[in-house]
Amino acid sequence: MGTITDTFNQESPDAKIVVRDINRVFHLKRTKTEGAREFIALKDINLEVQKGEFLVLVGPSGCGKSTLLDILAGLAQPTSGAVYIDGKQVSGPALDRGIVLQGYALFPWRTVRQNVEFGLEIKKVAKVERKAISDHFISLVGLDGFADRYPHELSGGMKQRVAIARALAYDPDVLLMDEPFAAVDAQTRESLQDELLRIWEETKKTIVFVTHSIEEAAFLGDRVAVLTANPGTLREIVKIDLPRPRHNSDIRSSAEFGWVRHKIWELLQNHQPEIRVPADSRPVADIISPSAAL
Ligand SMILES: Nc1ncnc2c1ncn2[C@@H]1O[C@H](COP(=O)(O)OP(=O)(O)OP(=O)(O)O)[C@@H](O)[C@H]1O
Repeated sequence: MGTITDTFNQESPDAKIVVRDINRVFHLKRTKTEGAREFIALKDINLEVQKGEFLVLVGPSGCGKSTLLDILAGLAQPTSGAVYIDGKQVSGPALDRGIVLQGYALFPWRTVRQNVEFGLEIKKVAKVERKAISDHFISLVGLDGFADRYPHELSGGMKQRVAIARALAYDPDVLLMDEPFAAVDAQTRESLQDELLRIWEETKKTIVFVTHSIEEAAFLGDRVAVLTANPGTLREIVKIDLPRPRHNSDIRSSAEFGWVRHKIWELLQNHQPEIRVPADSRPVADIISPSAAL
């Protein structure tokens, strides 16, 4: 019997997700000024995500981050190439993958608890067990006392916590997150990032996280995959060697963090990264303008 490695050239035996030669082409309709044409949204994407790894995807608007995440989720099919999770080709959505999207996507007619229990109902978990599980995850995301509230009675940050609890509750191995914190204010965003890292350390999920924010990518990721647009290609994967645990630390203000952020920023500027020693001795974090966060 052939091994997984034989089948699709998996490089690492610990890979949870293997993305092989993914291309995604959209067929654009004819307009008044242009004939029908093809648009290459993703070109030759190859990637492996290790078990328990936190991988972040960054790139300019339109580079295909959401398209790639949808393919990982099984919500969209690649034009060519394939995704394998635990050696099995992804052919559609499944409960081994939890998805958290921007804009919460909660069911407005369900309470917090009913939202969190949704996947468990699909799995036909018994009511008593469902309650124990939802209690655990509602508490894990810091929403004790809010189980009976409806989404419209919650703040944006709280809704996002419910979405995370809902995705975690049915115990997927992989969590796919598409700009989950984009709609909340800066302070809430930092506390949700802290919360997510704490939960990740506790649950050991494999996470693929899409963001526009260099700061967020550097803070969260074990590695950051930088994509470029037109066509969407994988430019480079940056390994983030910042120490963990990072949550509830002041790592964001360290010089090392500034260097990491700068490196990702340079890659996004579409020229080769180079480590420049600043003329003065201030930490790079103090020199880079805030606009480095896209
Ligand atoms: N159904 C579609 N038909 C045609 N083109 C599409 C379709 N869906 C996406 N695209 C194009 O594919 C490219 C990638 O889109 P995608 O949403 O994946 O980018 P993104 O990196 O997530 O962007 P953003 O950061 O702005 O959310 C874009 O240029 C988009 O216009």
